[in-house]
Amino acid sequence: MDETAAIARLEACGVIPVVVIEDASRAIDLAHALVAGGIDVVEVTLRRPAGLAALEAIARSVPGALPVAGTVVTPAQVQQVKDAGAKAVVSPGFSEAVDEALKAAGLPWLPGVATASDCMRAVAAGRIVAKFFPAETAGGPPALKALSGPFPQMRFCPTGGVGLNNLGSYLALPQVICVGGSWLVPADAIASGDWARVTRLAKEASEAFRALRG
Ligand SMILES: O=C(O)C(=O)C[C@H](O)[C@H](O)COP(=O)(O)O
Repeated sequence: MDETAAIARLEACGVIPVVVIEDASRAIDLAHALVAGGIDVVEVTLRRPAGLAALEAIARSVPGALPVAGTVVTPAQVQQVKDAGAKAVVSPGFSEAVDEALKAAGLPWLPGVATASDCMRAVAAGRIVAKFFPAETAGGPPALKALSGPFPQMRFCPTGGVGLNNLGSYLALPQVICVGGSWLVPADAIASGDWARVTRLAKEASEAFRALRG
């Protein structure tokens, strides 16, 4: 999948669930629960050892969900997530080494940016779609608007402190293509297999997105 197609999937999904998973055997049910609620992109973070196997399980067994690798912070992880079947990669920050590894791997990438210096490095590398992280503590929508002054070509996925209560203030900005967050995939719901709750949260989020963006 090329960069344009991957970005289009993120943009159409609108709300990207950021998954932190302790047990990879839960991954397939989790992805099905999200898809049932209208969320068909799943960002699985590498924060926990089970992350890679969870990503692989979704890539292999849930064709309706776009598998995205999150928390990719080293070049070595790039090949691992590619082998696991990731179709796109998200990082909390920007690094030239990770950028180069992703270009070599041919995978779309949303680097994390929070400052004008981060944006300068991202744009210099040809990366104009970025995760704005940590969105709320980095200044929220006013900070994003300010960054768009010098970087009007950039598009953002604000993540970090985003929830149902404030996603509208981000999605009101034209430079925002989607938002991300962990609220759709609570750790206790994953641990207890409460898939109905995950589907309900996904549905609530996708309906909120569609009400704002059509
Ligand atoms: O793990 C990563 O790669 C990150 O960059 C951080 C996560 O995307 C955010 O921590 C999610 O934020 P919350 O929705 O506020 O929980």
